[in-house]
Amino acid sequence: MIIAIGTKNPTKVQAVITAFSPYLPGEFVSTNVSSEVSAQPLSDDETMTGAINRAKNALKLENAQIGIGLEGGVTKTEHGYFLCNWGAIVDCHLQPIVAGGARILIPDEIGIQVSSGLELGDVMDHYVKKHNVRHNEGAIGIFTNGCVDRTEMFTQLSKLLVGQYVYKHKK
Ligand SMILES: O=P(O)(O)OP(=O)(O)OP(=O)(O)OC[C@H]1O[C@@H](n2cnc3c(O)ncnc32)[C@H](O)[C@@H]1O
Ligand SMILES: [Mg+2]
Repeated sequence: MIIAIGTKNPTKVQAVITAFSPYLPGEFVSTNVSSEVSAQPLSDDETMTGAINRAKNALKLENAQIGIGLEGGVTKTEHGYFLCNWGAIVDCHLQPIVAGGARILIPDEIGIQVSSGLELGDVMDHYVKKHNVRHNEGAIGIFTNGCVDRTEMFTQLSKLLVGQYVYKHKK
């Protein structure tokens, strides 16, 4: 069984393999696909749509049995800007199964820059003077002081996906 993951970002790929392999043994293939939303989604809806599109496009492109998409975004609330993360799993039978990941408040100065058109990954690199935060601990890792990094967050999100998938297939 081919399980296609719609990204080459190592934090996402590692998370999916860790969460899925105990439940769905198969060949994991990571593939660059379009999310068909902006590079920096700015709402829950846009981020969720990006995750679903990545899952569908990965399934198609790799001729896989299962497609998985994970997408990060920023969403503005009455209480400030939050990181948001969404994931989706598709196969040829079911409607997409979707799950949300952790969300934490980020500083206004970061949220404002992202809202004005910059990508969070670039803003974070500048903010902490590091290179490629997005492929490493992520903004979530920085702002939780390393307690929860991006791979761990995506691993929990991927467990929410695989758990729902297995449950639905039992019926
Ligand atoms: O290669 P892909 O899969 O696209 O991985 P990505 O790191 O670009 O991740 P997303 O497209 O899902 O995220 C959308 C944008 O938000 C950024 N982003 C989201 N969460 C982040 C985090 O925790 N740390 C740093 N950047 C983050 C990311 O760098 C993108 O600019
Ligand atoms: Mg991206």
